Amino acid sequence: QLRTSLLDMSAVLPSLSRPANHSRISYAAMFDAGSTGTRIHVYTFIQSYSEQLPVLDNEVFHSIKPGLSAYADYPEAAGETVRMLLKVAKKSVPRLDWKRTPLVLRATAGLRLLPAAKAQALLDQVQHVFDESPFLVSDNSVSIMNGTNEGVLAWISLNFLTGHLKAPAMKTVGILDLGGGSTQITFLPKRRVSLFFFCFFRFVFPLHFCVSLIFNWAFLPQQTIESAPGDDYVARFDFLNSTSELYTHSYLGNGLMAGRLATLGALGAEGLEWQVFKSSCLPSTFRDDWSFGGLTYQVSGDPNGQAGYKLCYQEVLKAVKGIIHQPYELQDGGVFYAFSYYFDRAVDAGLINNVHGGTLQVRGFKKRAKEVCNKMTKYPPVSPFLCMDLTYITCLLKDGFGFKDSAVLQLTKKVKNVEASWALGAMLDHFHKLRIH
Ligand SMILES: Nc1ccn([C@@H]2O[C@H](COP(=O)(O)OP(=O)(O)O)[C@@H](O)[C@H]2O)c(=O)n1
Repeated sequence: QLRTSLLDMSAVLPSLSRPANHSRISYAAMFDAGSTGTRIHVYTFIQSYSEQLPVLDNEVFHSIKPGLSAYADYPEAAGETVRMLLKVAKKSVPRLDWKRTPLVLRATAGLRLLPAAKAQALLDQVQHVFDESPFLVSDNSVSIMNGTNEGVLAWISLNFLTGHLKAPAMKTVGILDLGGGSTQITFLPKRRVSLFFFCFFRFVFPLHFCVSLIFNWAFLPQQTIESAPGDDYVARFDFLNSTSELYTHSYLGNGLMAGRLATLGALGAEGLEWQVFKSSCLPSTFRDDWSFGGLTYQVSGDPNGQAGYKLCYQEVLKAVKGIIHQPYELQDGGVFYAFSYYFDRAVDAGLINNVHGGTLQVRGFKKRAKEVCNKMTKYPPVSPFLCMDLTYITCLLKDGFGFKDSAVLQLTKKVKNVEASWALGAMLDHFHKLRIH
């Protein structure tokens, strides 16, 4: 069983208070109210008496589709989803521990995209279900999380789970999260100290190598942060009595499902009863209803038979170009963990194993997108949207973030049996106040 020590987080987290009754085991339940589904993560922590910080022992995970926003006009039904997931918490946590086990729900893009009053009605309903439950519910238990926190907390989760937060000067991994409504990129810009270290050993390295490193040392880190388009591309959080600075941004409307809508020209469109949204990214004979965020759209391929990768790329580019900022530095050779829809679609396309994931170059997505799109008429893909989705992912990575074809992504669903998601980071933040700002 997993024993990921929260001691690893001692470098990051100020301190972890002991459970009130000094019991050895404690539990916490985090609900992820996403645009395409609602999920529960029930964490079991073990308090070691010799150490101040506990150990993450286990995660129980369960998910339900669709997301809360699908019930925008029926908040009681949204409450029912949460009530069903609470059964998982009741099964996973011993009855005696219920009243000291915190429940937290954080909503992401689905609720951010709804009119405020509708989103609030859904949150009120969740709060009501929480209040009725036998668990510990505090004042800030139910809320919409902002995009910056979503990116930073996923970065904290993944770096914690991969053991990259042990020492302040350690290498870290970047994260790419592709949700239904939004997408996040987060990484720690290069540190001057490591480059300086190389130049310190100048006698080992050729002069031009050192000169280029000094140049990087002088300019790169500031460039990434300073050339960021706004304050909402940089976030800081406190650890080890110092503040870490991350490049992070959440693009609302650029998740995979919102990207489909933008590609189809259906984002914010009216007349959904009579309009048919066409795309050369769909098989030309395809026509169906498709729902996202509580609305249903009629979608079809191009009846004139116009289909294929090139045409499709031009369509998806409209959803990306001029919207996605290319960070100055993408951790040359640095590792990026890509999860959620990056993982799901790579599995659907037969690019990776559905349990273990694996590494994939950006050109791997491109190659498969071309194959799927160009063979669409003869061999209908497993999902009619596979061509559009793979092309969107390729476009987002290349023309969006500016990754090279040769960039390698670590496609991940779970790390050490724990979901690759912002949820663990959000639980740690709930307990330890990482002061993300
Ligand atoms: N713990 C989780 C959470 C989301 N996901 C995947 O993330 C994708 C959609 O994320 P989402 O519904 O939270 O979308 P946003 O609200 O973040 O835009 C789907 O492919 C989910 O299956 C996952 O694999 N594991």
